[in-house]
Amino acid sequence: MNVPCVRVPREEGEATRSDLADADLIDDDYEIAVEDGNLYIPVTDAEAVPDDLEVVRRTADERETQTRPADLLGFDPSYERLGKAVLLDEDDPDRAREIADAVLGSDLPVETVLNKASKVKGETRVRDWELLAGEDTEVIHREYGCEFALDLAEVYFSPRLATERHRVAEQVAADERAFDMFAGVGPFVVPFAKRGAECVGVDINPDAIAYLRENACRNGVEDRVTAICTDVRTVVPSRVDASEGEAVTERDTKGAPDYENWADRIVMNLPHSADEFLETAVAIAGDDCVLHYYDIQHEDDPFGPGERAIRDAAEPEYDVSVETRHTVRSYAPHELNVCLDVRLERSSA
Ligand SMILES: C[S@@+](CC[C@H](N)C(=O)[O-])C[C@H]1O[C@@H](n2cnc3c(N)ncnc32)[C@H](O)[C@@H]1O
Repeated sequence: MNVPCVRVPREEGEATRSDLADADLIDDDYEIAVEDGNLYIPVTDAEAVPDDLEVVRRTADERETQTRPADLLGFDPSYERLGKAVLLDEDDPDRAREIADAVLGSDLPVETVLNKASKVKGETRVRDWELLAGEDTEVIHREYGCEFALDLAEVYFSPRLATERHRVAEQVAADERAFDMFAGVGPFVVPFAKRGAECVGVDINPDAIAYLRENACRNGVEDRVTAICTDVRTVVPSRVDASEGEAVTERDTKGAPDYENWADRIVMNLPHSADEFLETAVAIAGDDCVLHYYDIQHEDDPFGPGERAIRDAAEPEYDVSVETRHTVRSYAPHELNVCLDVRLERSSA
């Protein structure tokens, strides 16, 4: 049959497949095919495919009938896939159990089923999980040609940000110095390092830093990655007292490396409170630095508060120019998760 297919380079295949699956656009009646380094993903509605993806018409093989969870349940359950885990967000324990049983009885290649048992919380943004099937909460996840091990019960991770991380990674050049202030298990740091950048990833969660080191090794970039477990406000010891007060002066900064004026690129993925860390970001920024600032704001003015906070922290030391105002996804009713890509150039005045 001649059907519309999204064509993507093979290394982008899994992330694109997952985005299309989230949008319910994959045509399960046909096989996904690989040819000449590209993946061809059959879609149900070519018009609904995002503009940045290429759609071609192509002969596709009909799929052998596979049993999906929906076939066993009689309704289409909502879930995310992460490696060989299925992640549910069900309040009703009976319904969660029913879906878990259907997932395990289906033809999905799944070993673990987890149900969200709390919101993300605290400084480390980790949530509680109920283990409905499987041995533990550790998974191996692949996105855009990188492989990540992580334990969902110990670290923050969201597969939904894969496309956004790739958007940023594509801007990274081989000779740059990139600093991720809230690095988690390395989903920005590892692809940046794969492009040849020298990277520093900081996180306050020791488990995240252990996984970041492991993931750097898994992806063969350990020589270009420095992973530091600390409150990121301590990485510029010369500025600590002046900028951040008690929270940090209590912590031991003796002998710590000093990253003042170090970075060509900084990632700040701590929406809700990134503004509290802008003085540190400005201290880390080199003379010409791009800042990727993540924020969650009301849809009426999603970019204004972040831009004002960045200007307050960086001007007049730096000339500030916003290069991109980008909506990552909707976060809650009337709230958006956004990213500002901002260039900071040390002012000559
Ligand atoms: C939203 S997660 C982002 C993780 C990663 N960048 C990602 O995209 O998966 C924020 C991370 O910031 C870390 N964090 C929170 N406060 C911090 C601080 N003061 N210094 C360093 N890391 C911190 C948390 O432990 C968490 O891993």
